[in-house]
Amino acid sequence: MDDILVQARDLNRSYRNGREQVSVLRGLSLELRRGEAVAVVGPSGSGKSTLLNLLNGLLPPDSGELRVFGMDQAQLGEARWAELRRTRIATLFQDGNLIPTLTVARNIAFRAGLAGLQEHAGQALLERLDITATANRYPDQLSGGQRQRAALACAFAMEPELILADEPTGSLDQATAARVAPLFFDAIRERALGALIVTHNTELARRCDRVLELRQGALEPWDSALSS
Ligand SMILES: Nc1ncnc2c1ncn2[C@@H]1O[C@H](COP(=O)(O)OP(=O)(O)OP(=O)(O)O)[C@@H](O)[C@H]1O
Repeated sequence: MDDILVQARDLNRSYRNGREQVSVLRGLSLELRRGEAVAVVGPSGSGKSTLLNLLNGLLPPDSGELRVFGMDQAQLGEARWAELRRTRIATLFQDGNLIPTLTVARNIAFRAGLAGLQEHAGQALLERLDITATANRYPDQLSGGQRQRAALACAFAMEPELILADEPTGSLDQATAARVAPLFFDAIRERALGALIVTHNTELARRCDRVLELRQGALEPWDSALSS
């Protein structure tokens, strides 16, 4: 089995804003392996969400080479990307991405079902994340922190190989974040997942194997001395 989950070389991506062309990613390169957690830091507007959306196939690069699970993105059609997002790539957005008309338990079962899993560890995940009491509640009946933990449970229930997370502990208070973060990293290590975690939380970033900074459209090793 190939160890490299993501291989990006010289990726470029820009947006057209009216008559202006805004160049966001400029020659970005990245390699992410199984069992590795990589944090990406960078100021607002530096292109972190754009990068996540390139890696889960929601946006195509303008140029450059991107391989996910060894497959060239240029050869992957919409349907294949959708299948990867259902079965192998979990994306955790800041706002949780739970289905509002399903309870937490049903959200988890639904996500596991989409991934083709008959059985899932939903109840155990709820216990580990300390949100068993929310199982029969709808997303709008949860606090921001509970919603974020429920979204994490959904992501793990689909047993992905790659997790792309945008501030996975952003809605949690410090104490809860400190409790949830180890669960996140345990799951990554136990299951040898690859994780790319966009975060402003330096504690979370420091727990990762590597921290990269998105600066002027490319990733560079993060110099924490400059940021503290
Ligand atoms: N659909 C779009 N059309 C035009 N410009 C866009 C679009 N999406 C993003 N941009 C611009 O691209 C740049 C990068 O945006 P992106 O959302 O990737 O940054 P970010 O680092 O995730 O920011 P934040 O930390 O604030 O979420 C910004 O200048 C943004 O205004």
